[in-house]
Amino acid sequence: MHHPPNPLLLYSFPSDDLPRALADFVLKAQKESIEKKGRFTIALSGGSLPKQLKELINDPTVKWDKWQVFYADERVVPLDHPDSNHNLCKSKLFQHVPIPPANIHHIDPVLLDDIEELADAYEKELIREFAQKDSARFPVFDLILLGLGEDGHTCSLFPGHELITESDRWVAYLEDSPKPPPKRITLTFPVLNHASRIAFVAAGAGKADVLPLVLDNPEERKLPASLVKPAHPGQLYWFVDDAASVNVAFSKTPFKL
Ligand SMILES: O=C(O)[C@H](O)[C@@H](O)[C@H](O)[C@H](O)COP(=O)(O)O
Repeated sequence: MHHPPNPLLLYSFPSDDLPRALADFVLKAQKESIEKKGRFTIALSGGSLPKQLKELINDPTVKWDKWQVFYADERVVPLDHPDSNHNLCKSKLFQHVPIPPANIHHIDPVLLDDIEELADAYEKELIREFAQKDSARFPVFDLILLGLGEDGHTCSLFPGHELITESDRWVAYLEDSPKPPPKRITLTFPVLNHASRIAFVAAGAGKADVLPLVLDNPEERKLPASLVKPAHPGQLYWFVDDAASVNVAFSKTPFKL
């Protein structure tokens, strides 16, 4: 059956307004997921993303006990290391809210010296959460929040890297990340593209050159961020600030949830 391509939903805000809009979007996804399935599965990226989630702190409509949180990618470092995405999400968000610790799925710190086993263990953790509940070959996240690298990478999926073509694994590892630190694990494209919703979050002038390249003529350029295309009925959203979208030529969608 032919499905029409998803419309591009790109929302651009003054940078101070981005966190509130993002929070409203996450809350809408949360509500729909809990109504449907009684839980909310979300994958978070690192970098500048966690601080954009600050409006969720003190928001009484967040049902933290229904959240199951995974990391879209993670640096293979101790959990309290400054490079750890878990550590970052904890300091920017989780330590300020009443989320049960068991609902936050982080890498197993005992396996730091064996990256292959660590990636396997994280995949098994995902399987435990999803396999019984969804019959699909790949997990179906309710929401994945992604960052955008200036070179067009997303998660730890980098331009020209062999992991771009990974079609079997849910969680893959790399030891040669061009962005430090070199050792990382990452969700793979099949997992990303099975999600119900994906939102890229990109802020700042540093994203202004790459954003039109990712949005425009994506097949030809093969930037990893362009390869994020959730299968129908999944939907892709862009939450960007006005500095990041300054070079985006086409008209931006008015924000309406
Ligand atoms: O662990 C990581 O490094 C990230 O998950 C990575 O994919 C990030 O999202 C982008 O590099 C954008 O990073 P910034 O938002 O900090 O620019």
